[in-house]
Amino acid sequence: MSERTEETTSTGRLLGAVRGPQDVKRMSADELGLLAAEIRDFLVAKVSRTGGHLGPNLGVVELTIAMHRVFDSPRDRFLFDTGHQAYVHKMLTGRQAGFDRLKQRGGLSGYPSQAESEHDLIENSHASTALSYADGLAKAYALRGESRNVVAVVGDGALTGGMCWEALNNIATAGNPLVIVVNDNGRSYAPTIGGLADHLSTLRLNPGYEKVLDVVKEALGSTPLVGRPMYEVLHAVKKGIKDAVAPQAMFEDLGIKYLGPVDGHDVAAMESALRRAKGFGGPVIVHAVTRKGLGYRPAEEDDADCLHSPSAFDVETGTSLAAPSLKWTQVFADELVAVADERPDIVGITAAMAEPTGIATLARKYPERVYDVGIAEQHAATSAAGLALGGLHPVVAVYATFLNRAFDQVLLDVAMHKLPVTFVLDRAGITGPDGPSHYGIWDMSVFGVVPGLRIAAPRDAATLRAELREAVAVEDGPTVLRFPTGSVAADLPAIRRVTAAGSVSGGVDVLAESARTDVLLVAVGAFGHLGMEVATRVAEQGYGVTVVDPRWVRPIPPELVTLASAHRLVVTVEDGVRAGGVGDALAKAMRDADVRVPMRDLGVPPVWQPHGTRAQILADLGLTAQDVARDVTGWVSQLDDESIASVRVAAAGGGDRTAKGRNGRR
Ligand SMILES: Cc1ncc(C[n+]2csc(CCOP(=O)(O)OP(=O)(O)O)c2C)c(N)n1
Ligand SMILES: CC(=O)[C@@H](O)[C@H](O)COP(=O)(O)O
Ligand SMILES: [Mg+2]
Repeated sequence: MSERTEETTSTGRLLGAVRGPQDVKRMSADELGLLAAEIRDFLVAKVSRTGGHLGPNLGVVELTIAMHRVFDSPRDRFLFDTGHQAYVHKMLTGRQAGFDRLKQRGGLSGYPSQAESEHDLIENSHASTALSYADGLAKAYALRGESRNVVAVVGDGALTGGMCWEALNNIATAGNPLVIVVNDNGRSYAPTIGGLADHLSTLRLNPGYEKVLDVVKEALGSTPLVGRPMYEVLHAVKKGIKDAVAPQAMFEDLGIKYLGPVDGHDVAAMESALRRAKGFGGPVIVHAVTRKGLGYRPAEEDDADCLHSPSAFDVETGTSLAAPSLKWTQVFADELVAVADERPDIVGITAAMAEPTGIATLARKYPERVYDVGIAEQHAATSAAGLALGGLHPVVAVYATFLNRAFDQVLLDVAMHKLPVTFVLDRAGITGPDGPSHYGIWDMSVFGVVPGLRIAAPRDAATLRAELREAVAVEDGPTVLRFPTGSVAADLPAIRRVTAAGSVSGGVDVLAESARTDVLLVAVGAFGHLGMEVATRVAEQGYGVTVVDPRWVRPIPPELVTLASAHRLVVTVEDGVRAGGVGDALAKAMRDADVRVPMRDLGVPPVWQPHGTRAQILADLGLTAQDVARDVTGWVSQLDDESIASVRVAAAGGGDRTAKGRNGRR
């Protein structure tokens, strides 16, 4: 690739002239090679400033160019699985200017976005969905008699997700025209695991396959067809040889035509394969062999994940420009190893994200006690149940948003069997740049209803360590530990712990209190510091705030209800959806205990939030100390007004009034 200067200040001549796919169709073979180089320069220059999915997109440059030359988007529909590899597609469909604000609020999404372009369809960043979308879309076009091509791009990592195989089973049965481009770079973040990966690598790495195939084709071609039986026998020989040198029978036995392996960086070869697939008249897999990070040496040489999704980095070296800081993830990883040192029954499970979740730290010390199941969170949960039935205590570490798809497994395979499995949910709450399908805001509501399951939300490193140890000590059911993205909050020591007799939650931490007991502020997890600042601001208005951290937030600790009964107003603030969240659950617990204290719950409303920074989105939602303090002051002063009013009404012999007002703010 062209040596890069510190930054590519202007877009290349050919790329700069691309306003849409038509401009790409008109280019000559030589121009296409130059276009690919300009696209790579553009990707490195832009993503080095904003951060983003560099490695995956460097690996699909030629593949995407070929797609836009063979097919006619948006009439033909492109479906990108996970969607993190759609930057080149965006560059060729009129959105180059948006890359200066990639993944920033108001700027280009890091994933396909229907609001951005008619060329985009799937917005969900969760893997292994594209083939199911494709199955449905192809059926719709068939039923409506619409002659439109459906092209799904799915990575080898995404193919380790079970939904892909459910979809392939249906795609084969339906038999509709459908092109599946398997983008096989041999990696998720790390090298892709599993039997499928072995299959694909056999295909990918077997140079003899093509030569042997040519010999067989030659033989078949020169032998006059002597009727169907002979052809079938010869065809079986061809398949047999294929199976011998390249066991791709898996796809064709499913009833899906297989083309490949094709050099995914050879535009002409990809075009040829895509044209054959386009004309096949049924479901076809085009197996493209690519290299993640191709063309940018720091990505090519990054053993960890080929610069899968770096933050802003130095173009010359590829090193991150972010200031080093202690992350929540690292605190978890280090404590997990410490626990594993003491407990030989502790094992770790990752769903193809060992480094991002910290499980890799455990794997480096105890490789035999860590399992990478691929992008298969449902399997992870039930395999963990199996491990627990076998006498172990699995720690399943996933991003909070990705556990959503394993709700049934957690509910019935783990919790109903009362199995000791600990789920550690990183990136819980509002994450930011990856947008709404990455927000880990559902866990406290969704998993909060699971009988016997307990959820902890640590507020800092010390409580993360403590609550992880408490979680793995639970032997009669699943536990969940959830913490946000980014740098861990400064330690926030409790001034005392309130523990009810026989409490299973281990008690509630009081972080601040006052002589006045106007407000009980329940600050969930990492919102502990926000709670402290709110208390200071509200105290300036003359009101006393008791700030507590429940630690274990589901089921609701009974201590919270007792504390509520001693205050004039209860306010909860959580980095999760309000519906069914901690606030909702506490309100219910107070009702059940007949504690009639006015209550307000603050959290994320049932609206799809856009992408942006975590701080920006939280500010948009009014989840800042300033906003919360303003609301709390308003609500508690309203109580003063109402009590004054009720005294006057009583003096005048009138009836009582109920406090109106919003339950929460949005
Ligand atoms: C359900 C789910 N789990 C985990 C992730 C995190 N994730 C994002 S991209 C990725 C790797 C995808 O690998 P592959 O499909 O091969 O695409 P590539 O990055 O290699 O192009 C993972 C695990 C996700 N997006 N969805
Ligand atoms: C697409 C995907 O799911 C991940 O690659 C994600 O973008 C990474 O998020 P973090 O930057 O929080 O690790
Ligand atoms: Mg891959």
